[in-house]
Amino acid sequence: MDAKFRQAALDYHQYPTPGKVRQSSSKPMRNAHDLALAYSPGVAVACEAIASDPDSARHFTGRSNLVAVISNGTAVLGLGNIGPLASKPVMEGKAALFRHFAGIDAFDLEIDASTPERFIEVVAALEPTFGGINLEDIRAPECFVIEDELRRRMAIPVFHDDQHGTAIVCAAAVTNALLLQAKELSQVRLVTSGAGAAALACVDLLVTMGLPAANVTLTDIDGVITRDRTGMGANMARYARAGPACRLDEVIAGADIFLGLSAPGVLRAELLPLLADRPLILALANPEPEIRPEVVRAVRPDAIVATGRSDYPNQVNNLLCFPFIFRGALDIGATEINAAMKIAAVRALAALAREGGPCPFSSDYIIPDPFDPRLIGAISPAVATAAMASGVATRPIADLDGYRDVLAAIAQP
Ligand SMILES: NC(=O)C1=CN([C@@H]2O[C@H](COP(=O)(O)OP(=O)(O)OC[C@H]3O[C@@H](n4cnc5c(N)ncnc54)[C@H](OP(=O)(O)O)[C@@H]3O)[C@@H](O)[C@H]2O)C=CC1
Ligand SMILES: CC(=O)C(=O)O
Ligand SMILES: [Mg+2]
Repeated sequence: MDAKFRQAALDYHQYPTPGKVRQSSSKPMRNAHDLALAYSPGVAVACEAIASDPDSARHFTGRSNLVAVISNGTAVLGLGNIGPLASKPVMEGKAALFRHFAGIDAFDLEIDASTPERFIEVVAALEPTFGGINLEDIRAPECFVIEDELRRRMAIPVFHDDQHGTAIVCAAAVTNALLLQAKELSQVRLVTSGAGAAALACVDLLVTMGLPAANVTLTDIDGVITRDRTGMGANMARYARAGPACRLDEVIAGADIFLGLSAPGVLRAELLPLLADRPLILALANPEPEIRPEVVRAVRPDAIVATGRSDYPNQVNNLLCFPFIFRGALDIGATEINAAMKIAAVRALAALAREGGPCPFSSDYIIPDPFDPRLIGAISPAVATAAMASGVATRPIADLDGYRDVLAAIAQP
């Protein structure tokens, strides 16, 4: 990033008001009568109604359209463990994206908790406030324990975006890229750079969809994940390879898919010729990818390339998923976001790119653009329908066409 862009980013965050989100009142407060309704004595009526029927909170408060974006700042983008305060611009940003793209109210909570246990206690206590919990930028392996325990304890959707949001968008991109490349998921070989929250979830979802686990090689900062690694969780051990420790350079030959969810510049240009014909390169580290698309194009014009960034085509970023999956989940009162809902989101997202849109389906358009107004109308009803079919909807929607009309009004032009 050059100095001019860096200054523009700081100015954007600072002016005209510091930060990217603010709360506003949704009701008039013009006079004493409004105040009597909003506050004392009228507010007591709403409190009593909720005390006698907790479900009525969705009528008398903003809870059912309110999501918390929560982090402890331990794996912020690719910036590492920069702590909860420094993570705040990202979390405010995610909150703003919820509002902008899906009409969901969200605020960010950066929690200074040095242990998973403390983090879990704080978040679990927030259930009365929120309709859903979006966990963000929490490092592996703590993120797995945290999400599992919160899902167990809370009756509202708890979704670690870096795992599942990323996996959904990645799986849609892989589906479409392989279609263009005339390759089958069951036949391809995939090598990762990164074996953290995002990479493991992406691989897991692809394996659920038909990628043989035996065709996956995980690598991280210490090289290939081999069976003699100590301290591995079950979700990493599942992909650990036999054999001596080696580096990415030694296992990348013949790989059809490079899945980068790690750090800048890890995929060096001299490794590109080693990849299989027509490779798919997902260089998804933020803000700086594992390799820049222009470097790939110069060496491998047969490759399809995606990054997590907004300034290149094929933005494979969880932004394409999290606002819309929560929209669908909140609207039917889902108690969780389950596997069926995630697969429905993958299919809806992939289909949208194949239908065209601002660009024809091609190697530079394997995934829709984040500003595509069709996203909400395609993903949220698919997610809501899957939730209803899988028995996690507490408020099923009968009129899905009417629901689509409501969503169309939220979509940005
Ligand atoms: N495009 C998108 O939508 C998304 C992109 N990301 C990006 O993916 C990256 C990882 O995020 P996340 O999984 O949440 O973080 P984690 O901290 O959970 O995982 C990071 C992983 O990358 C590995 N790693 C770090 N540095 C290197 C390196 N130089 N070479 C190889 N591997 C390395 C780590 O290894 P070790 O543990 O040994 O340090 C770890 O396996 C970030 O850059 C993030 O911005 C994440 C989510 C969504
Ligand atoms: C996009 C995102 O969530 C990340 O890079 O962490
Ligand atoms: Mg993230």
